[in-house]
Amino acid sequence: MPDKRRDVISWDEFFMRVAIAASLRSKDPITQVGACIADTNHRILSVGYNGTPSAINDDDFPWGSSDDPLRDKHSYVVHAEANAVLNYRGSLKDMQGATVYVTLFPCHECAKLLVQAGVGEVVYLDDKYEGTLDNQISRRCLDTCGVTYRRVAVPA
Ligand SMILES: Nc1nc(=O)n([C@H]2C[C@H](O)[C@@H](COP(=O)(O)O)O2)cc1CO
Ligand SMILES: [Zn+2]
Repeated sequence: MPDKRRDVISWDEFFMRVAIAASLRSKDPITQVGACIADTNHRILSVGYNGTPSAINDDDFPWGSSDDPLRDKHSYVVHAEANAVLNYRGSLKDMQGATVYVTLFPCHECAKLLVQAGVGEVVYLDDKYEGTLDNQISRRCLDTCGVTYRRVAVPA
């Protein structure tokens, strides 16, 4: 009788790999972000990636950065975490205490959104904006509202 496999990937690695897979759908030429929300029973509730509203035709929006807000991608892109929350078709009650796996640390707008959705934990891969004002506001929001966060690495 063969013994069971023991070297399976962890839940952290599994959900982060789902988030990474979602990021591969992003049309952003510079920064592709993916998010996966898992509930306290290790069930995936939703996934999302950064994209323009509705995504019917994402050629209608700019994909570059510009000093002109009308021509700047940041004015239009819906962040991966926001899309993951919005893509969920069930009751937000299911999101209480859930964990968001995201490939980039949430901005302060997403931090507020995640708090309001009832998320309990953020697990992230990269934090390229660490130390910026936005990042500090985001951390303050999560800290004050009792949402924990931790960084994980995923083997190549
Ligand atoms: N956590 C995040 N989730 C996201 O979906 N994004 C998106 C918004 C933009 O499409 C892109 C960041 O723009 P930039 O770093 O290339 O200029 O990533 C950005 C962050 C950063 O906080
Ligand atoms: Zn955001």
